[in-house]
Amino acid sequence: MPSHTPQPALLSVHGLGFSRNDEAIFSDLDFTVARGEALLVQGGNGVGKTTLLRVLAGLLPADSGSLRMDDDDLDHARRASAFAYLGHLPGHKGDLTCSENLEVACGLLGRKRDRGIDAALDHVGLAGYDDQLARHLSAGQKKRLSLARIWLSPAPLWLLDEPYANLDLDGIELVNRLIRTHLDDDGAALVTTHGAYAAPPVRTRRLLMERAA
Ligand SMILES: Nc1ncnc2c1ncn2[C@@H]1O[C@H](COP(=O)(O)OP(=O)(O)OP(=O)(O)O)[C@@H](O)[C@H]1O
Repeated sequence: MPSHTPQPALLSVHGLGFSRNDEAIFSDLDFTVARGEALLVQGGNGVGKTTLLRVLAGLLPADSGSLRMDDDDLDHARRASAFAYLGHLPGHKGDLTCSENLEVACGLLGRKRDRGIDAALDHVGLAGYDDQLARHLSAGQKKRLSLARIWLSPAPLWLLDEPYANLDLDGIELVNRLIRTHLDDDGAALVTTHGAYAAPPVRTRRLLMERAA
């Protein structure tokens, strides 16, 4: 275990619960994530990892619980600037080019200082694809375009749902590099994984989810 100075939590989650059709997907979930740290959200198929990230991102309403960021209440309005969410679906407009998609995302969500769209495409291995329509990208290239959006985001906490899916070995190393740089830059990440394959080689803790009783 590497030694490190404990940091105050970037995100504190207390008593979080979510149900569907009166059936609990998870309940009474407590955890924290500190700056410079990745929390690996693990568990088998269907335990609620994606649901948890969608609740945190504000895409689904929690039944109960509270979220605090840097010890302040995290209301709905603040979430858009607090979290950068990478879901299973790429979330691009297929009829826009790669550059246009990133411009729209930056227009909506802001852009990290000193980062530009060409540099983002270059960073994720999509240099030269700026004028390519998003719908003409391969599955792995779509994931890379989503990663470019995350890299451009000014949000301190990345919510990454199965970020390694559809990526080749170079892409897996890219995800690890992006996470490592983000953590070095005082950011944090929640990363869902089945635990069967890649995990970022950074300071990590685990949140093991199990099917609600
Ligand atoms: N839109 C939906 N409507 C109804 N039930 C859903 C919906 N989405 C997910 N579920 C159910 O909620 C539960 C949690 O799903 P979730 O996608 O969060 O699991 P997961 O841990 O991410 O799974 P996986 O590892 O397979 O991606 C599952 O039982 C799933 O069937």
